[in-house]
Amino acid sequence: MTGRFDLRLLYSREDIAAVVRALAKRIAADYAGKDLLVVGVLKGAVIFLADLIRELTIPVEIDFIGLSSYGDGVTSCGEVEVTAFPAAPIEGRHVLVVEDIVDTGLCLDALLKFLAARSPASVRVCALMVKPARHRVGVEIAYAGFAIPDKFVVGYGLDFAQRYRHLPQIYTLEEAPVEGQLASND
Ligand SMILES: O=P(O)(O)OC[C@H]1O[C@H](OP(=O)(O)OP(=O)(O)O)[C@H](O)[C@@H]1O
Ligand code: HPA
Ligand SMILES: [Mg+2]
Repeated sequence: MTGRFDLRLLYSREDIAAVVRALAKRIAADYAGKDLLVVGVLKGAVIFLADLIRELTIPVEIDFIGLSSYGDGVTSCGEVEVTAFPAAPIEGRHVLVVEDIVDTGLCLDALLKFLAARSPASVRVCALMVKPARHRVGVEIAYAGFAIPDKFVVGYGLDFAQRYRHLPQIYTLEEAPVEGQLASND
């Protein structure tokens, strides 16, 4: 990335709301009558989780785990750090992991290992976005929202160097043309 970039709208509020509603409907049907612990991955998944649980028609407990691998960049450093541990007991519970995005899959892979070591009754993943072209490890995502192209996205919880999380819509981060450089079709 050069120093300058533009934001281009990828998903509007309406697009997001429709996908969140559809995911919630499937989750509520699958977990009806079960004790469900929803674990959101900090910080990016906070906005998605807040919207998702309000569309669920079943009671759930929520908790969070802090994971970080991107720092201020657009590529995963490959080393996943646990920055905050969930307080809720995991053993014997049905756990639904809520992620904003599965990119390389490295964060999720580490998280699934963390959870498996705590003997849950079951673990499934709900991700608002997946980037299939960039997956480096195989992870099963039971509830996937948008399959997106290989672009860095921001907004609706997702950041670039901690910026843009507050935006209500989702944008791709596009490199701005360098001043004085002609576009290729000029
Ligand atoms: O599939 P991966 O390549 O592992 O990337 C996905 C993870 O990266 C982002 O977290 P980040 O490390 O940026 O932390 P943040 O949520 O606090 O921004 C995102 O929120 C996912 O948790
Ligand atoms: O495209 C992305 N945007 C923001 N954070 C991310 N973490 C992994 N991929 C992304
Ligand atoms: Mg981030």
